[in-house]
Amino acid sequence: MVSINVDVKQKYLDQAEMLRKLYDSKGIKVFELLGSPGSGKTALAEAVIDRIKDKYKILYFGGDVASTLDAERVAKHGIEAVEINTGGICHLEPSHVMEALKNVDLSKYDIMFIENVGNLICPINFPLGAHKRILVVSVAEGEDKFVKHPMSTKAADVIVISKVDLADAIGVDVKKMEEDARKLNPKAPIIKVSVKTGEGIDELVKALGL
Ligand SMILES: Nc1nc2c(ncn2[C@@H]2O[C@H](COP(=O)(O)OP(=O)(O)OP(=O)(O)O)[C@@H](O)[C@H]2O)c(=O)[nH]1
Repeated sequence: MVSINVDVKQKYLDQAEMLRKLYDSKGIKVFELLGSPGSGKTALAEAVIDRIKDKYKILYFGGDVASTLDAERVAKHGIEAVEINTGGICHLEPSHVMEALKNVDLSKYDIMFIENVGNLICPINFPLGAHKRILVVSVAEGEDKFVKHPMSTKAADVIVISKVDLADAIGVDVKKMEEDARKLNPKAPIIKVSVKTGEGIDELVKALGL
């Protein structure tokens, strides 16, 4: 009898650690954005980039199943943007980022945003070595989202409740969302944001240490 034990999870953790070492050796700070499809990840990246692009050299990696639309949107803000198409996989893996980095001189940049594929579940188990993981949950997804997704809520370093300008129209109690998130993750800053009104963007920039 032969038994082969392949610890796949450890492989991904090792790769994430390799990525972190690479980022640190190049002096770049990396922020990963994750959340459901349409939660407002790209809009948030665009708003933050606009606030800080005069101060930092920024690189954006967007993970998407098929299109290059997010990178096209971000590139319009005058920064370098790369789309990584996963061809159907519901998350970025460290190897995707490593592959994309083959064409990039990281030492040219101060900051990188990696927007994961829109998905609240899969990306959690595939860390990409980022210094901070930003979880984006919009009010439009419903009041109970944090409770339904405790794993992603706990894994976040910063939690954004997005699209708060729509809360009344949707009938969502943002305070309740905030309390739920706080119970699951007492340490992460929780920031209420609207890219339409600009609410919370400065606070988020500060929470990211930028
Ligand atoms: N009212 C309102 N709409 C927003 C806000 N943020 C994003 N949106 C809108 O929500 C939609 C989705 O936003 P995106 O930034 O594309 O969301 P995403 O999470 O990047 O989407 P995927 O990349 O497809 O997963 C767009 O039509 C945005 O204009 C917000 O703060 N308020």
